Amino acid sequence: MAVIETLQLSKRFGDRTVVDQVSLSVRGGEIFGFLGRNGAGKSTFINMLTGIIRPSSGRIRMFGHDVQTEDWKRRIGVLPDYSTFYDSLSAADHLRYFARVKKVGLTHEDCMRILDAVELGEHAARKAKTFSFGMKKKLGIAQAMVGDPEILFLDEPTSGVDVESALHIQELLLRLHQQGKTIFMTSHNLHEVEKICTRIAIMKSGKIASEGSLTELQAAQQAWRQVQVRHSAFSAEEQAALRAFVESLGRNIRWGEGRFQLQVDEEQKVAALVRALVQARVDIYGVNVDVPSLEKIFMQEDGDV
Ligand SMILES: Nc1ncnc2c1ncn2[C@@H]1O[C@H](COP(=O)(O)OP(=O)(O)OP(=O)(O)O)[C@@H](O)[C@H]1O
Repeated sequence: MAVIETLQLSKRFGDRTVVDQVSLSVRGGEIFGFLGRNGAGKSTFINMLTGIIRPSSGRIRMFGHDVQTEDWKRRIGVLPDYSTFYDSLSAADHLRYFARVKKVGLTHEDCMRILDAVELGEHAARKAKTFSFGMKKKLGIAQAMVGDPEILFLDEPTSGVDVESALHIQELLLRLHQQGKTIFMTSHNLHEVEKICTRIAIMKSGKIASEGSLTELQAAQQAWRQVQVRHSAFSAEEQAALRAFVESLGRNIRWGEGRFQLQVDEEQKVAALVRALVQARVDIYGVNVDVPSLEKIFMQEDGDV
């Protein structure tokens, strides 16, 4: 079921359209990666979804209801593109204060569990003004988790944190996903998105340029895949037929001793190739298929604005 839906959602600043009639649907339990180059409109889109700014036109439905008619804010958690903290409050004070503003309960145990989840447990009593940028980012994620929300909107949850902490945050997001939470996140770290996101949308100049699972995006790109096969010798009687079959499947074929490589334009051809080799009783020692990376898809989709 779709827990987030936008219909023709637009935002204009003056005469500039920054989000342009975006219709998007996110199912419950997804980790949805929202990509796009700087200025594409990602934060503006998230800020509309989370009620930080008002849309110029279009509709937002969350949990199956128009956001105007449903008190949805208690059911979501938000890490905005920039968070502000109060110098005089400790990390734990921030969560308690935030729980009061959000009108949700927060026991001491809840507070410590959340801070531990973002590796700030031992800094619970420290004032946020003494925190590094990365620690503040983690505190922002902790705030988003207050009230155990069903959807987390996270604007660049790992930017500016060290490599180890980024891995830790990714593991946290995967754990929340396993608990059934929906996560809508932006990131410029394509490797991270490839690793944890179940679905991806690429925004370009305020519109969705492409959307789908990584496999769907790869398939849609129809890039030629480089296939390398290592195998036992072909029998004399099979040799000509096998070579002819391989040559009918793809292009740029290179034959070597016990190995060959070619480029195919769809995955089914890799399956057909393996079937033919198995039927000809050829032992396959290795098949390597290079599929287009998210980076390649992103560069292709994003292109020049
Ligand atoms: N309040 C505002 N008034 C005028 N223009 C704005 C405002 N907020 C954002 N913009 C413009 O809207 C465009 C999209 O900005 P947005 O922050 O949504 O991009 P983004 O995709 O999140 O970029 P980044 O990856 O750098 O965070 C930018 O050109 C930005 O300058």
